Amino acid sequence: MQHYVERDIEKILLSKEEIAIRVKELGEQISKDYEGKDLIAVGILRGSVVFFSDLMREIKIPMEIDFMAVSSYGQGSKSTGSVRIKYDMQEDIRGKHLLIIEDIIDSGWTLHNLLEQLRGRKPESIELCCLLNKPDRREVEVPVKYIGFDIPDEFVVGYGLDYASKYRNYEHVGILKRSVYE
Ligand SMILES: O=P(O)(O)OC[C@H]1O[C@H](OP(=O)(O)OP(=O)(O)O)[C@H](O)[C@@H]1O
Ligand SMILES: Nc1nc2[nH]cnc2c(=O)[nH]1
Repeated sequence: MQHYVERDIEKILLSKEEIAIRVKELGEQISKDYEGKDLIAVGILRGSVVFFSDLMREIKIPMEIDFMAVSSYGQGSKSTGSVRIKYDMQEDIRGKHLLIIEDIIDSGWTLHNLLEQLRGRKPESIELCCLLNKPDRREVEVPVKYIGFDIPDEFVVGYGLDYASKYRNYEHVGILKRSVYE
């Protein structure tokens, strides 16, 4: 039988109220940094959608938005792979200031490989913005300019992040009960 997502959550790691405060701060910082510049924010589907929709409304300068969907080759050992673009952005980014929006950075391989590809499209600049960062999991350095929260090496869901394609709609960021996996 279906039930409410709260029942599967062991612990709230970041409440929606804490997230909202931090997202507002990030929006203010980005607005200052890009004032007078031609900004395009590109969200990486699907995990970033909730963060993206909140963050874009905290950015107070005129800007464009677009989306991409990517997947890393070789789960588990992504180091040899590159990213496959499953859905590409529609806008031309040549000469624009590109800000990539992600939900989480884990090993770093997805963004490392994506950055390499996007540099070839000759944007004026590229910066990265992620809601969650797991520094303990990093396998490759990625230059992330805007980070919402550094979090421990726990598997989290909610606010866009999934487990088995579900729980993206949970309003906080939480840790799942073990019984859900077993
Ligand atoms: O730093 P990495 O180890 O490369 O991992 C981070 C990537 O993994 C997640 O995407 P996922 O493939 O789960 O897709 P989703 O956004 O559709 O959930 C996340 O959104 C990043 O894109
Ligand atoms: N949903 C989810 N995806 C991830 N990808 C890397 N780490 C995580 C995590 O903690 N949760």
